[in-house]
Amino acid sequence: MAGHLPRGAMLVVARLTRSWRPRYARSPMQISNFPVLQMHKSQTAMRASQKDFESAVNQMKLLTKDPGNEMKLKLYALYKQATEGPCNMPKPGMLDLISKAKWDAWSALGSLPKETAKQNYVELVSSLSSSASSSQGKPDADSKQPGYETLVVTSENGITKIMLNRPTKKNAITTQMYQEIMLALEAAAKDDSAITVLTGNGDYYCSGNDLNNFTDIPPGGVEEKAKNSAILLRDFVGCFIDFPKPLIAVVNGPAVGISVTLLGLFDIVYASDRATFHTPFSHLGQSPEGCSSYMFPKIMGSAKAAEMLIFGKKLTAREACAQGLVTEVFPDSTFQKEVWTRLKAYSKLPPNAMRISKQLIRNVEKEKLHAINSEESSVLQGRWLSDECTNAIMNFLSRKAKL
Ligand SMILES: CCCCC/C=C/CC(=O)SCCNC(=O)CCNC(=O)[C@H](O)C(C)(C)COP(=O)(O)OP(=O)(O)OC[C@H]1O[C@@H](n2cnc3c(N)ncnc32)[C@H](O)[C@@H]1OP(=O)(O)O
Repeated sequence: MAGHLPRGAMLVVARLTRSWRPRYARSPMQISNFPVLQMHKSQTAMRASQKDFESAVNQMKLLTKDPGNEMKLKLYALYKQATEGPCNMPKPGMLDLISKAKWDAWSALGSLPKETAKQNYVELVSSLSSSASSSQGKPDADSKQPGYETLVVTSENGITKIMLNRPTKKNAITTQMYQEIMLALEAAAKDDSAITVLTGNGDYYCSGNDLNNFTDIPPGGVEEKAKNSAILLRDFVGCFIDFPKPLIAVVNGPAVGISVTLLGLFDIVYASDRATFHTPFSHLGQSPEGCSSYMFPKIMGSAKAAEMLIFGKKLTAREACAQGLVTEVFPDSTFQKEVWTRLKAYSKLPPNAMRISKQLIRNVEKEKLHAINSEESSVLQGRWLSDECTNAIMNFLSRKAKL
């Protein structure tokens, strides 16, 4: 919660709990009686109908374990988005902290379509039921994997899904999140799943590096910070270079910075037609990473790559598809359903054959990619110490500049 909500909201969300008393004191948890809540996450994504939505809403009323304030705010926001569409309320005053926390959560969903909000709501309730039944000691193949604070990681039907889970911050990647993604990839590389998927929760896929990462300066000063960040970046991108199984990006909304550059290292990129692709490195006084200085010219030709990486041209999903960065674009209204139906079919292909084919393709230039990654990280280390970069980040943090 601490990193996800304004401080004022943190102080008062506890008050939300009062009007949301858990019923565990009154009756035992009956989640297992509700089939919709036992469905696997991808199944719910594919099938979320009005009936599923209503069942999930009813189930929330019976939930006996308090899911926590952050989860309640997420559920509130998705419910409002699903039933009323984008936030249409005037922003509450600063002192009305509870209403402000709720307003923030709802408005953070931006223009997320009602249908997607409905599906996400059903998925979220489903994930609550998974962890609830696990905590009751029941076997649960669909359980959310524990130990992640910034991600939701699930494994089912041969698919490990890693979902970036800071929707109120547009899934900006914090230092902790870089670490957790590396851990999740490491685990996914070894688990039983055939394919691995990276996606985002909320209206954004990811807004790139969390610019607040640069404000946490260690005793060794900014030079040490830049050095540590370059090591973290190199290790992080290295995990994508080395990932041994088919890796698929499900780009549910706009993507910025490192979340775009990394796409060149994925095997498939499916995008909603709401997604955009933006690498504003020059605007930020920075330079490309994620092996994009090599992969983007290779994928789209040097002129188109330069337009993105040097001049920060933002592409629509269809433009990114025409240039080969995106595999296929889907209408946002059917995005989740179509993509997960496709992925479920792919996940049934012989896993060893898929893994071997992927490695044949990747091994040709793995060494080269590692060398490019090291070079890009080292160049960025210098950039982070430049006035151009410092000023751009200060401008964002003092809210003078946005993309
Ligand atoms: C180990 C280090 C490795 C480093 C690797 C380097 C990578 C390079 C990059 O990734 S460069 C890209 C960096 N990203 C950005 O510059 C994006 C900055 N964000 C924005 O411009 C906007 O927030 C937006 C266009 C993404 C969305 O605008 P919108 O108006 O729709 O929403 P808000 O601005 O109100 O955003 C909601 C809250 O989310 C916070 N936030 C969004 N993105 C980031 C971010 N990248 N870093 C930090 N915080 C971010 C935003 O500040 C709002 O928070 P608030 O509600 O507390 O105000």
